[in-house]
Amino acid sequence: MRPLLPLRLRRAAAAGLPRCFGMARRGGPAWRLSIEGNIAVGKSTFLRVLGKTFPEWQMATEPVAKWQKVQASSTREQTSSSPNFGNLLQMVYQEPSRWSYTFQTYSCMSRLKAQLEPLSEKLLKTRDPVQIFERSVYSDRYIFAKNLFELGHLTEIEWTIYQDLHTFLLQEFGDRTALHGFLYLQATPEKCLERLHRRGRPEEKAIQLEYLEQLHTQHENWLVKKTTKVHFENLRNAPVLVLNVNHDFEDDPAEQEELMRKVSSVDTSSFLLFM
Ligand SMILES: Nc1ncnc2c1ncn2[C@@H]1O[C@H](COP(=O)(O)OP(=O)(O)OP(=O)(O)O)[C@@H](O)[C@H]1O
Ligand SMILES: Nc1nc(=O)c2ncn([C@H]3C[C@H](O)[C@@H](CO)O3)c2[nH]1
Repeated sequence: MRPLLPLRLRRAAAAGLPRCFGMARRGGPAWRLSIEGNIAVGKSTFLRVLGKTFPEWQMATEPVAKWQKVQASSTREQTSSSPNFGNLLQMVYQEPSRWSYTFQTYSCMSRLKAQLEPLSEKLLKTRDPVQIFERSVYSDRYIFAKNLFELGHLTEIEWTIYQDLHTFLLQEFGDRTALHGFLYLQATPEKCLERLHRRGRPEEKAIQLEYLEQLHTQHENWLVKKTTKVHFENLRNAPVLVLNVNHDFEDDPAEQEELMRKVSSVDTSSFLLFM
């Protein structure tokens, strides 16, 4: 059964909520959205355009640098010279069966931390606060971990423990990790491979088209066809804005403007149903 809307939100809805981003919503919590999409589809690039268009929004980029240089979490005594335990991103690509479980545990934890970050001072002063995350605890499970399990890189027992942990953490943190919707950047796997080669991240050198095709299918199943079994009530019907980014918008202001127009016209009143 769908949970009832909190009283505060039902009152807001009854009072006639603003329908889109950019229309003032006084004193409410932030809208929380995640940008999803295949490897190298252009999420970071899109995020930069979003940041320029909506400078008041709070953006959380994917913590790739942390995965490339795993360090003990900082304490007051630690300095920048604290030991580096290795490049986990490289390790998972080189030896997926050995490192997938470790990677997914770590990536899930780092995404969880990002989703639990408090609102910045700047955002707290904003009339219509929006938080954007680059990927989420949900893509961690329903895209990457699921795919690695289906490829045989996570064993049955690792997949079971990962899912158990994921469900437990998300249930414990409840609304604090909930998202209102997703922006799905969609492009062909061929286009992603082309961009991946252009970017030239050393760890990704050996990625083949087939892997991007598998991840593309996982995205389509979860966010478009909705055939992926999800385990969180508020996720099941969360709104998804699909943005076709096959076109090279990086140096095309008109295309960027069109994408931003689509984002700013998102009907935020639909989000209230999924809180
Ligand atoms: N729409 C676009 N048009 C042209 N080039 C693009 C576009 N989007 C991204 N690129 C280029 O493609 C490469 C990958 O983009 P980006 O780093 O934004 O991908 P990403 O989705 O954030 O990757 P990852 O999945 O690894 O986090 C970069 O070299 C970027 O300059
Ligand atoms: N195995 C695995 N699980 C994840 O949850 C995950 N999230 C991102 N990535 C890889 C994709 C890019 O190479 C690079 C930056 O997105 O990191 C992941 N790899």
